[in-house]
This record gives sequence, C-alpha cells and structure tokens, in this order.
Amino acid sequence: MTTTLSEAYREHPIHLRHIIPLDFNSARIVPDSHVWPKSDDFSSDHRLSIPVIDLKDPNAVKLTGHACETWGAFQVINHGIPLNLLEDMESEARRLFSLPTQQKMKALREPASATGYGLARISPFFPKYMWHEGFTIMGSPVVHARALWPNDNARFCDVIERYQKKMEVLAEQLTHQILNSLDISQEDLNWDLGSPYTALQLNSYPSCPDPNRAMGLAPHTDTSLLTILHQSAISGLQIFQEGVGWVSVLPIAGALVVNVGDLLHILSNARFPSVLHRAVVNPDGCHRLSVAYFYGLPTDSNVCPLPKLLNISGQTPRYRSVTVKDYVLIKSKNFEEALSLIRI
Ligand SMILES: C=C1C[C@]23C[C@H]1CC[C@H]2[C@@]12CCC[C@@](C)(C(=O)O1)[C@H]2[C@@H]3C(=O)O
Ligand SMILES: O=C(O)CCC(=O)C(=O)O
Ligand SMILES: [Fe+2]
Repeated sequence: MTTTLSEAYREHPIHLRHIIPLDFNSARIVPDSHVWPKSDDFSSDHRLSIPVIDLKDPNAVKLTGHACETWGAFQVINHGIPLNLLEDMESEARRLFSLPTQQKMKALREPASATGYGLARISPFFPKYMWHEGFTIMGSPVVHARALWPNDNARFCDVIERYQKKMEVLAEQLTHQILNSLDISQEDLNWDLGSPYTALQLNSYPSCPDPNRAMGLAPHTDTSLLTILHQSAISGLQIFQEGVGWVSVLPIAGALVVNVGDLLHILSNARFPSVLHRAVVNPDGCHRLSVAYFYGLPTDSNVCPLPKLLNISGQTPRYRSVTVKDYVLIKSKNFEEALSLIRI
C-alpha cells in the first residue's frame, strides 16, 4: 500500500479559522487580526540577487550546484516550459481568485484535507493572519474545478494538467542536475523518482489597503526536494541570507525561481540549505499571483543524508533517516522545528 501526499497531510487536521480567508474584496482596512508587528520592515537589499542560470549553458551542472550551496535558490531560463503555458497558468489562476467569495468557498479545503481553497497551511503557527489566499492541487484538479465552475471547468483542468506534466519533467531534470553536481548518479539512489510526490499551489496576494502592516506569506522553508515558482511580473518574493538579511527575487519575464526544500537539505547533509523565504504584499496595491510546484521523493521512501556523499566528504550524518510521510507529519505539527527534531 502506498501513501499519497494528501493522505500524509490528513493526519494533522487544521481548524477552520485557519483555513477561511478574509473576504479581501470588501476589506477597506487591514483588520487587527491581520496587522503584523512593525519591527521588521519589508524592504530588502537591492544590490544582491540570486544567480540566473541558463539550463542550456554547458556549465549548468556546476552552476546549479554552486547556487544551491551558496543561496539555496536560483532563477532558470531556457527551462523548456513554453511561455504560453506560463501565461495560461497565470490567467487561470487569476480567473480562479477573481471568482466571488461564495463561489471560491465551494472548493474550501476541509480541515483534514490538503487540497482546495484556503489560507496557507502554516497559518496556525503565527499569531496574525496573512494577506493571502491559496489553492492547493494534488493530482487531478477535476473535483474542485467542478465545484468552482460547474459548466466551464475544462480549460482550467487542461492548463493545470499540462502544467503538472511539464513541471514534473523539469523538476526531475533539475534534481538530477543538482545531484550530479555532488557526483551522485541515479544508480546511487535507492528511491525511484518515477513516482515522486508533487503538489501545485496557486497563491494570491490581493491588493492591500496598508501594505506595510500586512504579510503576504510568512517566512518558511518548503517541504520538498525542490520547488519551482512562477511569479507574475509583480515582485514580492524574498529569501533570507545569513549575515545579509532579506533579499528580493525580482521577476524576470519567462524565468522560473527554483529553491531548495527540506528534503534536499537532509539528503545533502545540509550542504544545500533549505532556504527561508517569504512573500511581502505589493507596496503599490497591485494584486500579485504566484504558482509553486513542489517536487519530492515518493511519500513512502526514506530520506537521509546520501551514503555516497558522506563517503566522499568524510562527514558524519547530521540527520536520522525518516520516511517522507513521517517528515510531513513532523513538519505539520512542529513547523520550523522540524529539521532540528530529526537532527542527530
Ligand atoms: C506539498 C505541500 C507543501 C506545502 C504543504 C503541501 C501543500 C501546500 C504547500 C504550501 C504552499 C504555501 C507555503 C507552505 C509552507 C504552506 O503553508 O502550504 C507550503 C507547504 C510546505 O512546503 O510545507
Ligand atoms: O509567492 C511567492 O513568491 C512565494 C510562494 C511560496 O513560497 C510557496 O508557495 O511556498
Ligand atoms: Fe515557499
């Protein structure tokens, strides 16, 4: 019996008050429940930026390895995802979030479910709510799409399915490329990437009446091997660099952002850091969208620092072995403590 990713998430239900987003369309002020402390301002150092890697560059393997090691994130161009598919995805996401609130509520995520419309899963770990609404898809989008558009869901489903297929190919290519940079080949792995776990998250950061006091998506690391993000032309993503602070990832037309997640952090014995990131709301009141594709190992596989890597580097393992499913549960319950809870 294999466990699906949605089943892995079912074991830790979330209270409805952490699922139902505010009705952003009618919000004229930022209610107290959504006001974040002023201590930290949302500007960032604009002199620094994450590397941009051309996947057709003959040095791409080395460059990706280096980017993962130093930044835990990079942007890719020449990635093979057709530009019109990225545009179609963005316009479908826009169409979804523009639906009236009562329509979106028909696809509301259930407390013990991982998919559908709602706030980010990490909401319960923060004292304030985020200026954000999301839509999570695992596998087929059909059931939720029918609830949203009883007679007109074919276009949405078609775009999602094409996007999932293309992203899976790219994610697999990037994973091999990143592991190759460590001299790890497919034969050195004891898992089968033929059945990875994947999830798609559409994010919406509505226009905000007081952007300096609201938070789009609070700081977090992703529970994935890697995440591929398509952001609209509106900036908002920031990554945290030790000793530097928050660095904005400015949108480049047609480029995709790739970031290291917790699973790659564990496999690489922390050589590739799972990067802390957040999304701020647009200071000019623009509505921002993003689409994140999470790619991970099969849910029942074991994840631990790669033995061959430990041999080559002479390091001792920093993390104990866990199944992906167990790690998902540890993260759902403990959020930012998750990695330290499996540290040796
Ligand atoms: C496969 C995933 C990855 C999830 C959970 C599940 C579906 C939704 C993803 C996100 C998307 C928004 C940020 C995040 C932190 C969240 O709250 O939900 C992500 C989380 C994770 O990376 O842990
Ligand atoms: O919207 C963004 O730029 C970030 C989204 C994100 O971090 C996520 O979905 O995990
Ligand atoms: Fe993220």
